Amino acid sequence: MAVNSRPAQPVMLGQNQYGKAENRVVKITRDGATHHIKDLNVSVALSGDMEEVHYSGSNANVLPTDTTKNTVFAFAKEHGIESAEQFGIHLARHFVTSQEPIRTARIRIEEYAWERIETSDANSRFIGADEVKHSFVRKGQETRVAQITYDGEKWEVISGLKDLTVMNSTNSEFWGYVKDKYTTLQEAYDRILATSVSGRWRFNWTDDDQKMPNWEKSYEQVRRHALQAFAETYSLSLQQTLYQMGSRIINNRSEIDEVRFSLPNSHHFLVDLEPFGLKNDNEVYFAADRPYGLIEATILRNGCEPRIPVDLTNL
Ligand SMILES: O=c1[nH]c(=O)c2[nH]c(=O)[nH]c2[nH]1
Repeated sequence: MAVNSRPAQPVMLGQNQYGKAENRVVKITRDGATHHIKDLNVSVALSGDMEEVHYSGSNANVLPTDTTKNTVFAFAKEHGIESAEQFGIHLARHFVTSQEPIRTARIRIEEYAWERIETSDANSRFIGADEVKHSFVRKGQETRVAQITYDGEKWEVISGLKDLTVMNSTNSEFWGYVKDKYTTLQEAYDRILATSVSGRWRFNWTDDDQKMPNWEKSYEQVRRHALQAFAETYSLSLQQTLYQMGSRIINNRSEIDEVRFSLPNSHHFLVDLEPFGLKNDNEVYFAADRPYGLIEATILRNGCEPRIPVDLTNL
């Protein structure tokens, strides 16, 4: 299509900027068995001599937003991510000094903090440490929920949590699955396993004459068992990890008869850095927010009835 000339109108272009917003870059640094995570949401906004692209559609001064995205991921490998500030400085300097028409680069970064999951006593004896070196829980409190139902005779108490975000930077595989003509997924022998845990558990306390559980202690212990099972399971699928989390709760908490988990599989894709002459040795990932796998199941004490609704979003 023809490039139009500047319109002869009493109109002019005001402030403008462009770039790729919300690049979700996850960098794993592997120091032997001890892994470190940097998890950033990086937004690039560039401005400068950009009148022509608006007036005539000439892209001669336009560094594609796609390139700004690639630069974020390539810089995670080339320069590492020491801090959000340092990373942003590298990027901003690069855009302004490497492209004549770009006068200003604004890099906005959100950083998500992670802390290590403490191990269970049995496992810490086994690995000789009180933390799993590749298992993390995102900082910031999850939301605790509870539903209490009473019909004048019987009680039903269901407790739970949502938005408890966890990640294993190794010890997760996924292979041996069914393949049909639509299957493109590559088998994975060392992948990131990340999820935002939503769980509910039902107490077997049903009447006033029965000893009431210590609700606070119970919550802390269920949370701990779920986290430790996540950290300590060598996972062949998120389904298997889910079952381990639920069964550990049932096995350790006699006050609970039923657990249901809804676990989104938050996919982390290795970024192809080959086009930039860089090798991605399981270090730089793109954290996709959707679509996500959604793995859900109930784990029951033998002989107990399932009562927790299948759809946890309504609970
Ligand atoms: O742990 C997983 N379970 C699946 O059922 C599945 N399906 C898929 O594409 N990736 C995964 N990962």
